[in-house]
Amino acid sequence: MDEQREMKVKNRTMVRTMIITITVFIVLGFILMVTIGVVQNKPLQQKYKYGIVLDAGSSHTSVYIYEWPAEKENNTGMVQQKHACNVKGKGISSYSDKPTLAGASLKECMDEACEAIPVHRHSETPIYLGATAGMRLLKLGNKSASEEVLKSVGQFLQTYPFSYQGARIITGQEEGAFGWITVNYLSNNFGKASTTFGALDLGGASTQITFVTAKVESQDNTIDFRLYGNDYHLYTHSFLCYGKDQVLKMSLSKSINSKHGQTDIIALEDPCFHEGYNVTMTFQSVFNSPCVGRLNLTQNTFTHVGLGKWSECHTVVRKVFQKSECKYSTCSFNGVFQPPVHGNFGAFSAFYFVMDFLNLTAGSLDKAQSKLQEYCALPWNTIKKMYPHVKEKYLAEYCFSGTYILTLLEDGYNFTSDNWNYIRFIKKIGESDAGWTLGYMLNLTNMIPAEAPDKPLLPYGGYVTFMLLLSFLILSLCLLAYKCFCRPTGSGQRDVI
Ligand SMILES: Nc1nc2c(ncn2[C@@H]2O[C@H](COP(=O)(O)OP(=O)(O)OP(=O)(O)O)[C@@H](O)[C@H]2O)c(=O)[nH]1
Ligand SMILES: [Ca+2]
Repeated sequence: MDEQREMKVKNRTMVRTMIITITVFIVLGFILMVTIGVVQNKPLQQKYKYGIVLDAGSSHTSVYIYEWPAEKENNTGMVQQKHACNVKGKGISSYSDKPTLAGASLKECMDEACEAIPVHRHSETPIYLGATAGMRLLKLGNKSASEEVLKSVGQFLQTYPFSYQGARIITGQEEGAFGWITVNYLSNNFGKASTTFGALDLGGASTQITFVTAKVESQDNTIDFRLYGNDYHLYTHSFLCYGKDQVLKMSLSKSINSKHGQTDIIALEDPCFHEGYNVTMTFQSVFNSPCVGRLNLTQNTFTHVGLGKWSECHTVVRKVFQKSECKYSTCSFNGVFQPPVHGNFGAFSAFYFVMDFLNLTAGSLDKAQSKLQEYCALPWNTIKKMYPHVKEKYLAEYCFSGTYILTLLEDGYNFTSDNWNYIRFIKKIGESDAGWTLGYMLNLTNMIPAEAPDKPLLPYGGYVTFMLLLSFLILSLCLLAYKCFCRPTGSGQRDVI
């Protein structure tokens, strides 16, 4: 009898201990769940912020609008392009004779920006204008005209309700470095151990090459960044006059100069234009740039006649690169230091427009050359019939531009058949255009912190899994507790504790 009673007391004590333990676990589990829930779900209102950057290029101006969730502005990859608008007409540097009209040329795109950004955000939205090689050249040729043009666009932008942050000519180094930041920011390469992409930008009046390197022998080509906790040591160079429009002028002027004095220049035969191409041009349109020397001729015009001979074109284009002098261990061209290229590169702007049109974005360097050779040999009439909707100016120049791009990459930057496939021709990454503007804005708004910002306690996937497991555990414990509380006795009655 005593033994039975002792057993019963022992049993009860055991059940009590179990219940207390289970209760403690339930309470602890509940506290943990609430704590993680609170930490993870800090205020999550999706408020967006905006920024505007005007890319005043040599050939045209584009207005880019960026947006990002307000509370995540320091996280990498958060800023996206919301809208882009191409200003009609030429670049702002073409307003050198009538600078006061430069500002008003931006009206249509600026009105679009007002529509695209919610009115209550207008006053806090920063707006920047950066001018590139066209304005650098105008400044070299006519400083006061370049100042007048900048004044005109600056005054015009200030008539809008945004937060005006200035209109200026950015340096070639900035253009290269911010293009590199854009490409790597959008590719989510920052803040990780992963390697970065180099950036290749080909404009109308300049071209930039930027990549991470260990050793830079010339201070002009060095930029250091500390971004999201990593140090980046960059090589960058911008070649003024080596955008595709200025190189065409240089190449034409070289041919004209080599003919000048021998005969009157009536027709200029050009291997880089299609056979049957025949257009009257003014000398002024070739010699109107600081990239080309002066020429004294009595005639005003000449006929530009296409021959469609790729090998000869290649020879002519190669002449714009001076490869003989180099005072460093290695050079690209014109005596400019460049370490050997390595790693992947993103090539954008005209690199993309041209290579995409010519269908040369994939495949080997040899294949690209042979395909281009075939394309250049097609008569102009055939080309026009094949592409009736393509702007005639672009269409006429693809043979020249393609040849220039292959030559620039191979002879200029020293890419070879072996690393050709490391170049990716890109227009956009996600929804955002590749170019310097995004990097420029991220830098000026301090949205690329030197150190990695704090992350949530758990990544989202881990958080959800953890919460599910915890809920499952608590539920199981509850069931167990219920079973213990309501354990049926041998007589079919429930055991009362
Ligand atoms: N084929 C083709 N060419 C284009 C297109 N858009 C621009 N271009 C040409 O490609 C070249 C480079 O264009 P952009 O990258 O806009 O050059 P940019 O910014 O005006 O010039 P920079 O000030 O030197 O950077 C110019 O010669 C343009 O005329 C396009 O959609 N198709
Ligand atoms: Ca550009």
